[in-house]
Amino acid sequence: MKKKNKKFRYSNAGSKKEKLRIYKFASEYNLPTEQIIEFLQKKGYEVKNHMSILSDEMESDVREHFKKDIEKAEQHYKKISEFQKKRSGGEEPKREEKSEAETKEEPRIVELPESEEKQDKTDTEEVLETQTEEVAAAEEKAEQAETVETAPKEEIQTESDKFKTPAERELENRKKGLKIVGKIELEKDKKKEKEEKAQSEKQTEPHVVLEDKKPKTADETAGEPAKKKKKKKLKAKSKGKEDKVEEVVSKKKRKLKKLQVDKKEVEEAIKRTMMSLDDSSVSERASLRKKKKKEKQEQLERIIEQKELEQKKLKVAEYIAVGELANLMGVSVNEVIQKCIGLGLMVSINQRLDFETIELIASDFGFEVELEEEYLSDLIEEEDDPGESLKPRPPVVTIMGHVDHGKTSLLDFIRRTNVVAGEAGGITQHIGAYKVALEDGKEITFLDTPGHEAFTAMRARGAQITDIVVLVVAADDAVMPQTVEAINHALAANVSIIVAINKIDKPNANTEKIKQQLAERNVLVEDWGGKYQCVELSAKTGKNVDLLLEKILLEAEMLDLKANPDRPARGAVIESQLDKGRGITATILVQKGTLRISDPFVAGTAYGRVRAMFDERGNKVKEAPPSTPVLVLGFESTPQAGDTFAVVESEREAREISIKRMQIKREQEHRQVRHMTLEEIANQISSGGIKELPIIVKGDVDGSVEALSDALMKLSNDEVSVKVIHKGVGAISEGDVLLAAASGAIIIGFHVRPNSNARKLAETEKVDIRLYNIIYDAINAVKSALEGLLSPVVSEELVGAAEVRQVFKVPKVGTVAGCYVTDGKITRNGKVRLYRDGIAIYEGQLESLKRFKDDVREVEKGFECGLNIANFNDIKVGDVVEVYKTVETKKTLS
Ligand SMILES: Nc1nc2c(ncn2[C@@H]2O[C@H](COP(=O)(O)OP(=O)(O)OP(=O)(O)O)[C@@H](O)[C@H]2O)c(=O)[nH]1
Repeated sequence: MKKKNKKFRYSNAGSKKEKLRIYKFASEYNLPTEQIIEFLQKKGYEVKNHMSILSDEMESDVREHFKKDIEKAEQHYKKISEFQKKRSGGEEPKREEKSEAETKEEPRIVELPESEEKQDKTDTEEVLETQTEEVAAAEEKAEQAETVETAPKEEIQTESDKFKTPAERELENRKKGLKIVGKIELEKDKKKEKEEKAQSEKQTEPHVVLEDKKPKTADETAGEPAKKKKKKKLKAKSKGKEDKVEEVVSKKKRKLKKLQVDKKEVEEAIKRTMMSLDDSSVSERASLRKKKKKEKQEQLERIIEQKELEQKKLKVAEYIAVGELANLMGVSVNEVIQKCIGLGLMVSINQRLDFETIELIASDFGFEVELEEEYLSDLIEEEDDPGESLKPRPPVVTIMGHVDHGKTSLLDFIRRTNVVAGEAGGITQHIGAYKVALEDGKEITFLDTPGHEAFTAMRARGAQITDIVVLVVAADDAVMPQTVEAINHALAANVSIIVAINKIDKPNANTEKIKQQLAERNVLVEDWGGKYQCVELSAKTGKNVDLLLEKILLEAEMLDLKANPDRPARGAVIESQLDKGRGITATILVQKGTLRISDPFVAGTAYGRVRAMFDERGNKVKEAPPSTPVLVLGFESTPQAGDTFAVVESEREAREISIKRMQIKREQEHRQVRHMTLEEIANQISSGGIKELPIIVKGDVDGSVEALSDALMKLSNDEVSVKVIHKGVGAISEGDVLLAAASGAIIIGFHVRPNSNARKLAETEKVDIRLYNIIYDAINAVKSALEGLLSPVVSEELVGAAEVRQVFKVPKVGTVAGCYVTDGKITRNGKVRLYRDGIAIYEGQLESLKRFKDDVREVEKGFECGLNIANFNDIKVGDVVEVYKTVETKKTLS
């Protein structure tokens, strides 16, 4: 019951004064209860303790006695409520204050520019009105009209003595500046102070200026001695909006214009016209300035337009990757991928797109695409070989298919079983392509492109140099995503497809199911009445592998594959690597002509002279005719997989072409970097968008660079995305460092190191270069870097709490609270939050923490302490002080 009563009393404490208790009143105004009790007792009131009820009479006495303290407390309350407003309402209260301030100062600050604008308008209106009226009324010549035209302005000024008001003067002040207002004053003073006027302008001017400054505020104009009733009325209006003032002004003008007809007025008008010459020159200058401004603006607009146009034009190389395209357009990769899906293309970020697709997607984003023939035809002229020079060449075959469907097994089997006797010299080396010779002397070249997703880019390029794709599908499995991808690539590249249904030796093999699934993908095999040859084989047992080879040859015959072997060689880079002993080497598939020792060549941006050539078994080769893959030595720099390879006249020419191509490439890279600036990243982070970790990957072998890049990009999650902005084979160069510096990227070197210049540059540019010998380490390092980028989870941890039992006011220190630690411990350096009735009213730091009279670092639960909060004195008995700390926990990716 007692509890209930208490509740009742508390809840009504605010509304019923007779229920007000001393302690409540004391705490409200931060007054010591003892003093109140003492005072009341002295006054003769019957007061027992702090729980005693404070009657109205008592309250007024107390209020009277503690008047000063109460005022202080009230001021405190004000401050607190302001503070709370700020905290709860964010910036709003500030804005309100500002806007209040603005409205207060409106006439002075805000309306000035507006009035200037309006002045322009009124000026033109005036001119128009006066022109028409002048013509109608006086039928004077144009010149005369002009003179009178300007007269009204002056009219307003002169007549403002009689009719016009401080409001108008105010308007005029704003219109014409001090001088002109001065003229008004002169006119005004004419009647009263003719002598003064006659004396000198010098004397009047200061006077004018002084008066002139005053009328700027409406309040002050109001404070001027009252003149006529009209003026008063207008004064009142002047306090209102300027529009109203202008209305009045224009009405007045009309009246005035009628008065102009008077001859006397005309004379005056002439005078005024003379006086206003200044004014007109001012307006001339103003109009000149306006013109210039306009011109400048127009120029700017033109430049912006041009830039926009330029920006809307994309120069791309064919087979630009999805990520690169998104980069160039400055849109998110997801958007591009979505567009691709819309076109029926399932693509990954790394996947290269053909030009048609690029064009389609870019146009969707409003970009025009120009094919920048990747350092090509303009540099090396492509000759059409005459028909009679063409001779049959072996087909180039790529085996594609889903992971584990048996690509490697099939290739291995073919290689093992089709080695022409005598040729089996050295150990088979991986050079990314090899040629097999069949018993009847016919040859087939196989591209050994890895089937993993990471090598999609290579595969897309591979399809370019491939004549036939052997699509491997495991009979015990099904048509899988990579099978579909392979089909799409082959179809897009217009390459023949031969289906190899593998693993038929397996008991659960179901070739019919595979055929049906292929048919669903528009690959209808021969048995099903389609055009695609199909072989059911086993790479394990070798069953029907020979049949596959036969079908490949048959397909090749149908394709009538021919090339001219008697011309300078052209081909493609299949793979490139940095060999410790031999330097830079690359596997080249010769497509036309014959490649010979000491041929000077260009491959992408790289160039060189053929020093030596080897086949896949490490045998030295002197000549490489069409469709032959060879390992070439003699590169000056590393080419990239997929680069075109061409023999040129001389090494000098090769070098020149290479330099030109490098320039183009640099430009391309520069364009790539455009959207990768640190600001861009910072913006994205601040806008809560995706955080990006741009990375440059350099490695010793093309394959590992691709694999590492892919693995790194896979680390991307919703919050952070890894973007491989550049990757390549070879040492980390200055160019790489510059690119990294420009894009805020880190460089990951796999089995490679930066050259000394790059190292120095990295130091000055503060570029992070990380070198690894194990892919796993590199991935782990990036993973942890990502975790660093992940915004940490900030949480609060309660350190302790204390109850305020007593409050002391200490001069120079402020309010010191005598507390009892109820929970944990109160620490001197912790952050503090003050709760009143469970509501946090202040957050800050402790200024001091004492046990008795000693400063202490912490006070444990169950002990008393004295504390005061920095910059906060409104502590009251019953408040709870909580000490807390913020804990940042790193987010991990998984
Ligand atoms: N029974 C049976 N197993 C096979 C056959 N062909 C391949 N395999 C097995 O299937 C597994 C995968 O074969 P791989 O040749 O490595 O497949 P892949 O497509 O090259 O795989 P990735 O290189 O990972 O893309 C291996 O264990 C092979 O032994 C086959 O014809 N019959």
